[in-house]
Amino acid sequence: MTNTNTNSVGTAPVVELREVTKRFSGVTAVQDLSLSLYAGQVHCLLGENGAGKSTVIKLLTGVERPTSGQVLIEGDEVAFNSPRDARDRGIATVYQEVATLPMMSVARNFVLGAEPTIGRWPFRRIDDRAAERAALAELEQLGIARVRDGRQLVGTLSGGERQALAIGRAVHFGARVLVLDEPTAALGVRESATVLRLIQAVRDRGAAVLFITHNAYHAHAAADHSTVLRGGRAIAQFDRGEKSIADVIELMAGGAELHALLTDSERNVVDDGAGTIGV
Ligand SMILES: Nc1ncnc2c1ncn2[C@@H]1O[C@H](COP(=O)(O)OP(=O)(O)OP(=O)(O)O)[C@@H](O)[C@H]1O
Repeated sequence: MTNTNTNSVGTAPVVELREVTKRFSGVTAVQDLSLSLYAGQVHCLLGENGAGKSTVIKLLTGVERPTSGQVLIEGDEVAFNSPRDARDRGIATVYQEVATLPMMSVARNFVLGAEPTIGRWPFRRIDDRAAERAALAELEQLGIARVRDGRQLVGTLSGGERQALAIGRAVHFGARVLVLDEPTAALGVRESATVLRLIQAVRDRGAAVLFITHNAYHAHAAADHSTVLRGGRAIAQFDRGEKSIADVIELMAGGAELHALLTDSERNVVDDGAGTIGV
């Protein structure tokens, strides 16, 4: 297994889980898991349903505390008491069901909870133009050029654009660690490619990204490092290029069965790794 305490250039992780176990009344959801997230890198957490992925998110975001083991931020052990504690330390989570409000504009969604204001009390009001400028600038920087009007309702955006908005908002408000819960799960091929490119753009701006997925193709396209979880344990940890898509499918529970169902030509594509989505 790859050493998780330093990366190839020797920098310390921004966030680290060290031999973490989490039990829920008789069920061990996560066992002896060590995982490190580095600035400017995408760490992909792969696993089938029930592998323990959501529990890892909860441990990193202060929803749950480990039964044993440590959570460290920049080398300091932390004990989050709430998601707010984690957010205050720069850990932001974008959940699969993206937390955007469809009947509200792109700009208002972007600044939700931190609205810029204009004027003095009692005439203070939300500065919609400032919100619009911030939202469009961030989306443009992240390569989402299709959204040009901050007044557009979020309900009219595609799934990928909504993910982009939520990710852009997190980065804009200072997230150093971005936890993305299955951001491509409900998207088609083109939309997934948009989100995968976005993940790389966020990484290139220096964020540490934890990309949770059960899609080996998406992991292959975006990950610098990967951890495969099965039954709450890390059964493999590896760097980009060390494993093929076929290896990863094999590692995940059910992989062998799924592989056996493919036609010969489909299997060849997977085995060659040629099925990667181009990003
Ligand atoms: N609060 C809880 N109480 C009891 N068992 C739990 C609790 N939370 C999770 N578990 C169990 O821990 C295991 C891991 O669950 P977890 O939700 O972390 O998996 P997952 O990889 O996120 O799965 P999915 O992709 O289906 O959401 C499962 O067996 C689950 O039933």
